[in-house]
Amino acid sequence: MFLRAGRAALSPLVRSLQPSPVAAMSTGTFVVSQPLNYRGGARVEPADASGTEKAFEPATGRVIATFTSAFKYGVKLHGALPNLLEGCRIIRDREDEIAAVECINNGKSIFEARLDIDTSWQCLEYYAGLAASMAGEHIQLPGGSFGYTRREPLGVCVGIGAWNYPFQIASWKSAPALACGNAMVFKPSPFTPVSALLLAEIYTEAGVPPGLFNVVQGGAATGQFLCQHHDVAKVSFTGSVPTGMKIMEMSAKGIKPVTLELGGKSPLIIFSDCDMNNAVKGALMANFLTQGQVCCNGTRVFVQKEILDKFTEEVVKQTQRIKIGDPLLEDTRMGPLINRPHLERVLGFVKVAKDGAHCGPSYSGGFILMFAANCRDDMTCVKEEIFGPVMSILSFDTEAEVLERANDTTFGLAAGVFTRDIQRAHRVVAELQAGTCFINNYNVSPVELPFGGYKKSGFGRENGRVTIEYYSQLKTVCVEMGDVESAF
Ligand SMILES: NC(=O)c1ccc[n+]([C@@H]2O[C@H](COP(=O)([O-])OP(=O)(O)OC[C@H]3O[C@@H](n4cnc5c(N)ncnc54)[C@H](O)[C@@H]3O)[C@@H](O)[C@H]2O)c1
Ligand SMILES: CCCCC=O
Repeated sequence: MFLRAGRAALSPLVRSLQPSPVAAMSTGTFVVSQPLNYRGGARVEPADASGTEKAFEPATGRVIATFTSAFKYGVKLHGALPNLLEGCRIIRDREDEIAAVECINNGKSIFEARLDIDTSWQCLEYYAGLAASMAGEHIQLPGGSFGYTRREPLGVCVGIGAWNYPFQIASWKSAPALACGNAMVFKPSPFTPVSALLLAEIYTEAGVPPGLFNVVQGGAATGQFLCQHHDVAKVSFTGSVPTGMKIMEMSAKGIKPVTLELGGKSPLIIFSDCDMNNAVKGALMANFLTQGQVCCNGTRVFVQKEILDKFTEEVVKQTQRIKIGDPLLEDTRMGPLINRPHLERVLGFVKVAKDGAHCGPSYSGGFILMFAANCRDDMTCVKEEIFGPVMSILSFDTEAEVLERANDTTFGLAAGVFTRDIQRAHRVVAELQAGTCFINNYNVSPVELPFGGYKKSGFGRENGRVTIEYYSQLKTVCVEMGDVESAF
């Protein structure tokens, strides 16, 4: 059912799931002993602590930090715009160190972690540039009167992050928030509490006034507290659809604007006239970054029937070459999933789809798996977000048919198309119900381009010029140059 050609055709992939004999764990010593909450420009052990939690290293299951959940935060609004460019410089200088922390706490390969740190400093650099060009409009009115608009900060913005891109999410939220003159309280996922503290310290070192960027640790209870707090003006959330619904409900009670960056089940459409080599590379990029734990992944890979066998064969071949193992080793390209419960959840999806024969854990107590399949639209693994390295391959005949099937989902985060026919490429993306569409590539994220979802994948955007609108409010000023014409 998963692979049209049957089990035999998958055997190269299955072989790729065996443990690599050269992979040796090199992560046995990293421990964080400093406090993981950050207020007023310093790490603090909060007096309002509600209990302790542990953070783990996914590759070994070792505890790397014990931290306290907190509720209070120490925000100070400040008139001056922070020096994001200096922050950008420090992140670049400390890239290797930050990437190593990200790799150890999240499990993504060191190679990929460095790319995340790049997209993080690029974000600070971009909004540092935009901050100076933020402007309103001048509108001429009859009789010499006029109006103008000003962009003003919202106040205290809360950022709540997921665990798959810990440093990048903290940067993508805080850089535009601070550039617009806001303060931010950031709550990382309790699975990955460590790297946001590095960002906080970097902001302080860069001269960002104490209290402008704070980190509060905790899980759902802390998140709820922040969303409901009367001092909070806006919530920017990255996470799952069910949590996003709760965030929206809580924020609605305080009429607080929200940005929701939620999950997806994105389609990637491969037409028979594609450049096969690029399409296969694109499919791997769309599915296996960060062990497949990526919101915008193109997990429903629709392949036109004429090239289905060739495409599947190539995907299997290239998947087989992916080096899995210790994420700190330079040549590793896939590390462990975030934790065992998540691995079991992912395996559960595979099991429901078939008996699990074509997949399996491969490394360090079973934290890794990969899977390629040929599927049907009605399978659970094709309908629901798995958030793991599971690529579902489906075949199609016509453009109209694939568009209907691609859009037949409540999600709308991303989509992709591979074709050499430029007219078709633009025609297809115009029809795709997704906030971010890729033509002849996948999962590239230049900071200049807005990123965000349609439908249940959320609303609001991160990155790009438009994000300024989500972290500021517009004041209209109406100026009378004549006398008041009273109605009374
Ligand atoms: N669209 C995007 O940009 C994007 C990026 C990364 C991840 N995601 C999505 O995130 C999900 C995986 O991340 P996750 O498992 O951390 O998601 P999650 O929804 O479980 O948790 C996200 C964050 O919300 C907090 N939280 C949980 N319950 C809460 C509540 N009731 N009130 C306030 N905060 C609460 C968590 O502690 C965490 O910090 C996937 O669905 C993925 O697609 C989306
Ligand atoms: C392109 C990076 C977005 C992260 C989603 O999980």
